[in-house]
Amino acid sequence: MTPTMTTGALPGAPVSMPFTRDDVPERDGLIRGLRRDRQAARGYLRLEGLAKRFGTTRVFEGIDAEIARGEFVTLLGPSGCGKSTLLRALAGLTPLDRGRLVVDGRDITALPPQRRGIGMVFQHYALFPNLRVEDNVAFGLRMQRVPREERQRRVEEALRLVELADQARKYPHQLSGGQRQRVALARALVVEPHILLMDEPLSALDARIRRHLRDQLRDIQQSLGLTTLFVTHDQEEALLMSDRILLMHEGRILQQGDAEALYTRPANRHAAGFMGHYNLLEAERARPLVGRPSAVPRIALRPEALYLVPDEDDGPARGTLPVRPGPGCPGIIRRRRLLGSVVRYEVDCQGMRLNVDELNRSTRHLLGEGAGVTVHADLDEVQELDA
Ligand SMILES: Nc1ncnc2c1ncn2[C@@H]1O[C@H](COP(=O)(O)OP(=O)(O)OP(=O)(O)O)[C@@H](O)[C@H]1O
Repeated sequence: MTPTMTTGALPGAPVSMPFTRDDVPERDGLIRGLRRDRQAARGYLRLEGLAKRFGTTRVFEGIDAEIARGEFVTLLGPSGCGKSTLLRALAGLTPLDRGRLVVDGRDITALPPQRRGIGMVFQHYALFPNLRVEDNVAFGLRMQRVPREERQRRVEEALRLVELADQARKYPHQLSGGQRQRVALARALVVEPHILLMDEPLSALDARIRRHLRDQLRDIQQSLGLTTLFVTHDQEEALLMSDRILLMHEGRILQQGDAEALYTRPANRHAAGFMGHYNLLEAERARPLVGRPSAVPRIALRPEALYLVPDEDDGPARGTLPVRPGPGCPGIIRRRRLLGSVVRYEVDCQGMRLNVDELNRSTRHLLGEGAGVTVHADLDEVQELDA
């Protein structure tokens, strides 16, 4: 048997790219072969000094990262920061200007896409409309002339994995968006890639399906122990799914770390501006809130690290102040937004416009627009940011 990979290449034009056993390390069967030692070395996939320009436009530069075998890593960043181009370069669909790509100690920079052992899933499924689900999934195996019986067995296994075994005879137009994306995933997995790349695979789906598929994707990835690089501009998706996040900004990696590090310890104001709804404040102006001068020009405070004490508080207790509260800054509520379980208040506070999040525990607790409050910061949560 010769393993292959299928990449959807460009949306609407799926291609299959056979690779040979000589090109990639050994494997043995879809699930067993993909289940990897979670403790394996960090540098299973190494990105070394990657750079890319289109004409005079720098897309990315100085990209260095190491990804462990079995790790789920997300490239997160705003539109246009270079995520998709970087992913396509890893797949071999876009040439790099500089840098080296290493998989399991082996330089793959010069290998054509079909010899990299990389599978790819795109935002727009890129299925063949005239082929049944099972034939879409079988396409890559057919290209590498996998015998019929084995092909059938592997297609069934891949479809079972994405819970579409009962839809095998349907055509793509008879499926929902979420089901189509699961076909695309089965098609990428059936050829047993060493690395799975996914470019915004959930963003074309509606919110409910997106949440469901998000969990399912993560379960499958974990059950296979499949090294995965996932692209999104949705921070919630990144925080929920990833072992580690690479935060990109204007073609560079701004910060890398797990969800907690990215969310609670942003490296600079760009990172704070992209993660959560941080209050980014000039340190001097924020003195009434934090009660001390700062050595750096800016501070960042998460909305949930601010506490409100209403001027007229005759309701039930609103919860306790943090262990180390700031001195308290008088303010007025200008806006109140219900975000489901959370209430976000916008508070005018001595020239600052602060976002303050409270848990929506009881409607009796809700404060009205125009109410006077004192805002206390949790001093243990103040992030000082360099310029
Ligand atoms: N083929 C191309 N030719 C010229 N410029 C390109 C090409 N592809 C991408 N770019 C430019 O490279 C930059 C990065 O694009 P890329 O699609 O990688 O960003 P992204 O972070 O994935 O954004 P999005 O989330 O909107 O897809 C953009 O400025 C884009 O206009």
